[in-house]
Order: sequence, then structure tokens, then C-alpha cells
Amino acid sequence: MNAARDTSSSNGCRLYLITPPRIELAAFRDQLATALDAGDVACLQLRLKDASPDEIKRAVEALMPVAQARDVAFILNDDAALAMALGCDGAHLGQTDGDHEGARKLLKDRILGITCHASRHLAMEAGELGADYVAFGAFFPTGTKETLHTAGTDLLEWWSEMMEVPSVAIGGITAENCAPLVRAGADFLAVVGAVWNHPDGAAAGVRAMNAAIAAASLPG
Ligand SMILES: Cc1ncc(COP(=O)(O)OP(=O)(O)O)c(N)n1
Ligand SMILES: Cc1nc(C(=O)O)sc1CCOP(=O)(O)O
Ligand SMILES: [Mg+2]
Repeated sequence: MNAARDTSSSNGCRLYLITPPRIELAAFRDQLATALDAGDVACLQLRLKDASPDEIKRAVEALMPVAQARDVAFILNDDAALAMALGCDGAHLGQTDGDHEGARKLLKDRILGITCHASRHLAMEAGELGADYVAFGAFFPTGTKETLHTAGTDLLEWWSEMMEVPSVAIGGITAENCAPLVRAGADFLAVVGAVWNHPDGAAAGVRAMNAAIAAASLPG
């Protein structure tokens, strides 16, 4: 996931950006370009809830070039087969998003991320089947989605001490609350609202998240 970028000021922790659940494609394309030009983003996940496969296809065709031109990996939510068919860099699957082992085989060397909620067991399973990252959450209350699980920093600490597979922290993360997650060893911070709902615009959201990650990575 855009591993060539210099992360020396951020402990290696990087921003993982997720789209809002609903977008107006033409306007969002420009907003996305501005946001990605504002600072380091490792990957972009297209997460359009309630969209048809045809609407997702049109969104991928419009948005994937914007991400890839900036060396940002383009991940499709929920559907590994569609991610393959559309040439995405990978897919993110939840616990009810189909057969994870089948998805691993289908995606070959493309990225597979798996939601593990707050479960060590699910994370070990995901790691064993070859996931490229495991996602833990929700760390904080979020208005973006109804969440049933609450994760704590102990999980990130345990995972980063035990495992090589990168971890993604998600759920209500903002520039103001992210420091403990960075210090606990999260490899990526996944956000929707912190960027797209930032009062000064999405570019300011990306800048604020990167500044907070860098500050939390300072020794001491
Ligand atoms: C990086 C990342 N982590 C977790 C999720 C949540 O996936 P899932 O549980 O399948 O829920 P939906 O996003 O599909 O509503 C995610 N999308 N990305
Ligand atoms: C998509 C998603 N998954 C979650 C989980 O806990 O698995 S929380 C979440 C919403 C993330 O949006 P925001 O950054 O606005 O809170
Ligand atoms: Mg899902």
C-alpha cells in the first residue's frame, strides 16, 4: 500500500481513507483529488453502501485513476470478485462478506483486508489465511455506521507485539483522539468522518490526521 512513501516521521503509521457511504460522483472526484494532494494517504477504500454493481463500476472507473495516479492503493469494500473484475488493488471484507479463503485465492497478490472487530481469534484466523491486514474497531463512537463491537488499545499492542501482519484501527478516529492508537502500534488509521466532515474541508482533514499521527510518533 504505497509503501515507498517516507514514513520516518510517523512511526510507520499511515492514513487509510474511506469514502463516505454515499457520494455525488462528479463533485466527489474533485474533492478526492484535493484531499489526496493534501498529504500522505496509503490507500483509499471505496465504500458505497446501497449502490448497485453498475454504480460501483462507474465510481471505480472515475475514482481509481485519481487514487492510483497519486500512488494510493484502491481497495473495494465488500466484494472481492467485483474488485478483481474491475482491476482494483484489493478488497476489504467483513465477517459476513463471503468466503475469506476463496477471496484470498481469487485476489492472488492483490490486497485482502479483513474486519476482525475486537476479536483476537478472528484476527489470528485472518492472519493464517493470508490477509494483508486485519482491521480492529470500533475504537470510538461513530456516526458513520452502527457498530456492535468496541476495541481497545490493548488489542493493538498485543497484535503488534505478536504478529507481522499490519493492523488497521477504525471507528470514530479523529486527529484529536488518535494518539493512543498510534502509540499502541496501529499500522494504519482508517477514517471517514475525520476527513470528509472536517469543518475546513477534506484537505484540512488529511493534513490534521497526518500532523496528529506524526506528533504521536515522536519519542517520549
Ligand atoms: C478498514 C476497514 N475496517 C473495517 C471495515 C468494516 O467492514 P464491515 O464489517 O464489512 O462493514 P462495512 O464497512 O461493510 O459496513 C471497513 N469497511 N474497512
Ligand atoms: C466502516 C466502519 N467500520 C467500523 C468497524 O468498527 O468495523 S467503524 C466504521 C465507520 C468509520 O467511519 P468514521 O471514521 O467516520 O467513524
Ligand atoms: Mg462489509
